[in-house]
Amino acid sequence: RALAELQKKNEDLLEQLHSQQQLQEDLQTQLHQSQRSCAQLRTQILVYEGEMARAQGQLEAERQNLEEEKNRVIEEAFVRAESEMKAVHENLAGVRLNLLSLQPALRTLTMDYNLLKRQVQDFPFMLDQAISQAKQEICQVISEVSSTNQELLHKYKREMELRKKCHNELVRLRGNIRVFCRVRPVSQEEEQDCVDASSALSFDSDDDAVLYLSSKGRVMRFWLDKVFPPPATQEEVFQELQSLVTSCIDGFNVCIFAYGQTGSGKTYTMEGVAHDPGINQRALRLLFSEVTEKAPDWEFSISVTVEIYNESLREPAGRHVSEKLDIRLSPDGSGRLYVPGLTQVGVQSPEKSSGCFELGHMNRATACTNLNEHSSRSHALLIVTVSGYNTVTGSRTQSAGKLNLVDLAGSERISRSGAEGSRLREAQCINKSLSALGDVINALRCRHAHVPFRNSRLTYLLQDSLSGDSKTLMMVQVSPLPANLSESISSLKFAQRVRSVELSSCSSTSRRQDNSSASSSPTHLDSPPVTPVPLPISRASSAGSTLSSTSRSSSSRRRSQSQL
Ligand SMILES: Nc1ncnc2c1ncn2[C@@H]1O[C@H](COP(=O)(O)OP(=O)(O)OP(=O)(O)O)[C@@H](O)[C@H]1O
Repeated sequence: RALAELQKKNEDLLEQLHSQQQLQEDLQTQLHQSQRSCAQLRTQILVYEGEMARAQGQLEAERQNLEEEKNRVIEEAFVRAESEMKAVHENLAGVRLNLLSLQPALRTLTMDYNLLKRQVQDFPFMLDQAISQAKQEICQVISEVSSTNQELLHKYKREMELRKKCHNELVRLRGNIRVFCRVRPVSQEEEQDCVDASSALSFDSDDDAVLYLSSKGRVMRFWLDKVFPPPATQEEVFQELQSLVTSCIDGFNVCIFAYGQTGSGKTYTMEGVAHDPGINQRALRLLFSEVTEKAPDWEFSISVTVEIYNESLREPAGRHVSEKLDIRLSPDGSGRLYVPGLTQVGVQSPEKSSGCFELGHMNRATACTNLNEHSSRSHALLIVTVSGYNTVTGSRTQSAGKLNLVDLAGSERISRSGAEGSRLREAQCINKSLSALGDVINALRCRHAHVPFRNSRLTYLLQDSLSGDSKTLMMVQVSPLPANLSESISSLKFAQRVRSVELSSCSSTSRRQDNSSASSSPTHLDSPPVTPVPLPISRASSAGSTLSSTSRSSSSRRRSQSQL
């Protein structure tokens, strides 16, 4: 046991020795590792030390460079500072020199300043003196200007009167009623239908107031105030009558009416077409431009179209087209006629009036007759009133000028128009008012004491423009076709009779008589015409006899015109 125990102890010791050996080996391995690490560290330290030495060398070189740079910059700055210092010294010397030279200028300025100061102190007094002197001079000039102004105003008024007188005299010499004739061109369709369409009419190249008509081998000569051949433009036509239009600015009553058979071009002349307007629009434009140009303070108003249809008045621009309108004497005692209830539409520019034209045109009663596809079966009236106030003279036009622009219905015989039934009645009414117009013209021409203005609404409404100082222009429209020759002859004969009428005080007397009775019985208009003379006017007066009388009056008129 003891041996076993010893053996056991020996084994334990051996085991311990073994483990001690194992441990020693481990420690040795660790030692080796540590030694290796140490060797590595030492190598690194050596590397670092080498790098440190290299960096130190670089730093040293850098420091030396910087030191050299610093010294160089300091030297440069020193040199620059020295040169700048030198320049400053030079400047200073210059400034000192300037200062020395400025001192006398400063002394002068101080003296000037003192002088100005004294002047400023004296200025209010001098200003007062100058103002009072200027006031005196201005007052003197104003009084001189105002006396010159008065004189000019006086002269201006006199000139205005003179101009008006001259204009009236001119119109009087030309005749208060002037008659123009316009021959419309042959249309393409008519040219195809009729080869020698225009051969029935001819013109005098030396005299624009003569028209020749050849019928059945006979040549008839008609004298008028002006004849427009087919090529005449709307502008040319308007140029001839624009002085008449402008005279309504002076307060005159002017009437321009187109007369002639259906399809002879009345509507074309008065209304025109969209791209080439007729007298109506051109007259409005002219009035607007005249009024605007002459004085901006002219007040003007433009009334609506009135249509006479079947001898009743209608207002195409109004809403109640079917409503009948009456004609009354104006209650202001001016002797003017007016239509109660008729809307006076104030128009500020010609463009604004175009709507009125269109409405009136649309409402105008037209229907197809045998003669003209777009025949108008009513008379169309456009009434324009212009009243002016002159701020320079403070005067107002004595009365508002009235311009009646009338497109009469066709004047052909009823039998030719092929009208039946209601159309026939309409045609009869149209003829009634046209025949009443013929009566009025006849009475004026023969200077009858009584002029039957009230025989139709048309003549009643035109009464203002067909009497007294009024100016009337009849545009007789003629068709160039041989088929319409007899109607053309009738129209031209009527035109010649109209041309021989003179609107005089006699007729204005009769107008006054007519008006006075009208005021007592305004309903008289509804009675039938007293002497319904159907148009065209009787052929009793031959073309030859008319020729001699009119040519005489025409030549004497021309002499008077040239004298004027
Ligand atoms: N000077 C002209 N130049 C060109 N065409 C014209 C001229 N005159 C008339 N016309 C043409 O002739 C035709 C008939 O003219 P317009 O309707 O004016 O006749 P009107 O006399 O007014 O007829 P109505 O009495 O039936 O109304 C229209 O087509 C119109 O354009």
